[in-house]
Amino acid sequence: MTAPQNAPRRVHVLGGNRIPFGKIGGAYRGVSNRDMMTAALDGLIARYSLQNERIGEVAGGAVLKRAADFNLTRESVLGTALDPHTPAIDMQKACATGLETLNFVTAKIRLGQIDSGIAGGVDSASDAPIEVSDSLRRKLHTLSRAKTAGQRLSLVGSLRPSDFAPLAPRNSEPRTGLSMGEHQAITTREWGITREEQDELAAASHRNLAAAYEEGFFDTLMTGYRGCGRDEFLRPDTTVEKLAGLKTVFGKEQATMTAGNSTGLSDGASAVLVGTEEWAAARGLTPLAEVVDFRAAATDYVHGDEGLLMAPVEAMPRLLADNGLTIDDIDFFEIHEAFAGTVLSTLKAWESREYMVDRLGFDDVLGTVPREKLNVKGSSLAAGHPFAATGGRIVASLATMLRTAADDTGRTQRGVISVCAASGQGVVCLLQAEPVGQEDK
Ligand SMILES: CC(=O)SCCNC(=O)CCNC(=O)[C@H](O)C(C)(C)COP(=O)(O)OP(=O)(O)OC[C@H]1O[C@@H](n2cnc3c(N)ncnc32)[C@H](O)[C@@H]1OP(=O)(O)O
Repeated sequence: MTAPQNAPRRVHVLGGNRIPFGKIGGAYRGVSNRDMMTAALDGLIARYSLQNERIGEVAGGAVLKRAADFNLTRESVLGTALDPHTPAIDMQKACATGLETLNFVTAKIRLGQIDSGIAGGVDSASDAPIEVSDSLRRKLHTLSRAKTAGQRLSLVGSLRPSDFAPLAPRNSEPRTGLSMGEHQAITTREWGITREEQDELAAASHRNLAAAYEEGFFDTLMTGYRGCGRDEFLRPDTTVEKLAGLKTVFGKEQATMTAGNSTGLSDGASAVLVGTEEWAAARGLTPLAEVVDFRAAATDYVHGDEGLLMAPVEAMPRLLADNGLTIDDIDFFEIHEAFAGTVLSTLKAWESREYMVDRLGFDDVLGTVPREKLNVKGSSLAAGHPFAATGGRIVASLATMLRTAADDTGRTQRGVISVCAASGQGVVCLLQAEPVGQEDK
């Protein structure tokens, strides 16, 4: 069946590629965002023979970006074998950047503005920009506009040692002064999440990611880079017992969060290829999964007691209801593991009548996410979390899982992605795969 003219077009994930995620100060120490993004794109181009291809738009971005990288994505594209006429855009929505870039290119394809797109993101904790003091910046701006040698000399003479104190990067919320981890510690305590529950989730993440590597799951999703062939945070020998021995890092009262059940500061990049079925067919590509829909939400973590990282709690039921689905229709749940406590608080909130009905105003609870459907190939606790690159990692993995499961079972498979983000934001997404040959039945 062909879509009526001017009807929104269907958009499919056709493939993805990422470089293994690195630890801060690890394999990608000294490597720029641009080089990592170019590497992720290079791998995608090589795998899907996109050399000289004029892609409709490449949307990318980084949360931590140097001022000189104002056109980071376009600069990365120019470093690849794509047709240099390929346009690109930088976007930023904290940890949800990689999902919003997908939303952006999907919307353009759906409206008929373009036929193909690449969505992705990159971040480097190792190369995070370090700012200078306000006083030094003002003096340097004035210096750059000085017209005479006298003016220049007088400005240089006004410089004081205190002007040179650098401002160290810190991921604290401007409105509360608390870091993501400190915010999550409050939410974790409020939802009564135990240390054991968090450590069990973290151990499962490492177990699942290690098994995914073992079975070759990443063979079509990853290209090694700078001598790194596997996510540096992955520790296949992680056990609940080992995690129980780690000291707590966030929160003072009843602290339960550790380096083992929190994501580590990471470096990495990812890219996802999307397009219409016709564009894919013309290049001999088989769609992995359809990009069905997105929703975004935000919490009032400033004035109220809503958790900073709890926005997906509200976004997910809206996404499902608007698409005529319930939690029972979902085969795979990908919930970004900002912290183990984030996932566990989210799962508890979806089961809580008090939260879903009394507070958020839904008719009913969302329900229980079966653990065997949750983050089955591991997630950010084991893989690492280079902020803007995480969305692309999840989308490509989920689309691959959906394709395999649809073909294995002969049934439609659906998966949802939930990504929380700084400043109380959250984005969720629905992907769906039909068994090959049954898309239009
Ligand atoms: C929307 C969002 O996504 S919000 C999330 C945004 N992300 C963040 O805020 C990042 C949060 N994370 C951090 O700030 C840091 O990673 C921290 C504070 C949690 C930990 O930092 P560090 O202490 O430098 O971590 P480090 O890697 O050294 O680990 C500490 C110890 O735990 C151990 N450890 C960590 N993971 C494991 C594991 N899986 N198994 C066993 N031991 C482990 C390390 O070996 C290390 O042990 P050592 O001290 O004996 O060497």
